[in-house]
Amino acid sequence: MLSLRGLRRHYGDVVALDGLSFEAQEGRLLGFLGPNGAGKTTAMRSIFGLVEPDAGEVLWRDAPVDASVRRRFGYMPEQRGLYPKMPCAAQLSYFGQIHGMDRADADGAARRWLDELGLGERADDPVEALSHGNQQRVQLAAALVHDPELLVLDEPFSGLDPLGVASMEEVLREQAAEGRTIIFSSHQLDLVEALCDDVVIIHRGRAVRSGTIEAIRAASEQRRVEVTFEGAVDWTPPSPEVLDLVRRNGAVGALVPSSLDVDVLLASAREAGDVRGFRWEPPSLSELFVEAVGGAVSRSEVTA
Ligand SMILES: Nc1ncnc2c1ncn2[C@@H]1O[C@H](COP(=O)(O)OP(=O)(O)OP(=O)(O)O)[C@@H](O)[C@H]1O
Repeated sequence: MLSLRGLRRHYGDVVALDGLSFEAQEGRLLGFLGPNGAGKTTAMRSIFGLVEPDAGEVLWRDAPVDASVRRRFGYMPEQRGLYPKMPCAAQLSYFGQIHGMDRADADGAARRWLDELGLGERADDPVEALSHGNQQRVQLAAALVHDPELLVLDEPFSGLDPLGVASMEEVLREQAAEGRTIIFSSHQLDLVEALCDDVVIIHRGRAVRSGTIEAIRAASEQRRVEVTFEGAVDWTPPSPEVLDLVRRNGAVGALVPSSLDVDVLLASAREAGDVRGFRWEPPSLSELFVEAVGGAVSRSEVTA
């Protein structure tokens, strides 16, 4: 288990981390979410000693993380750190060796990962000759080549085409199934919802939600209600707060407080028209994200 405890870090007047704490478990995929500037990269760099926190600590299996422990970690940074002119295989072997592998093992692992990621034929090409998406695969291989116990990836899906996304998802699932601890940041919330076991949402340098996606959804103070009527009906949920109200083709959807009485809601819809469908469920991860970071959800009606 990786634990971040009370991490603080400022840059001049900017507070990047403001007492950030969370844990990542072995064999599980953790989605690390937050708006731009929330502190995700700063937190990830802290795990690797690339940022020195002002306060707080990072523990791996309950012990402080030092250089020798970090050699068992893999990192895919946001600013991709490959050498453009170096051939892919030689580069991966080099990364393996600086993490303590001997030359033969590192060469073998480099070739294996290139094959695995569909780049076997590009092994001797310089990285700069590859497309953006393929360079990203090499960067992933660089994080994996030494068989790390913990894998931290800063926006690994950004810029990938759908095939690249599928291949990245497959690798991350396999790595988690093999017992590794995986943390990755992303702004693609639907993808995170489909892939991750756990999420942490950070805002202004502190965790504002953390846990399994199901638990965070269930704990939300909002619910999404969707009512389908026979024909268009001018119904609005009877609630002091109605967010994100959308009327489309006889369906009315909105976010309302979780405290609303569902029977009262349904009775109100039945009074308004002929109800053909009724759904009441916790918000999606995207909606939770907006709830958690206090973004502006449209309060206006949209009618189509
Ligand atoms: N080296 C630095 N010097 C000054 N300010 C910095 C530095 N690194 C980060 N910051 C500031 O710290 C805050 C957190 O930045 P960070 O890059 O960690 O956020 P992030 O969540 O990764 O954002 P994004 O989603 O945009 O990548 C921001 O306000 C950023 O401007």
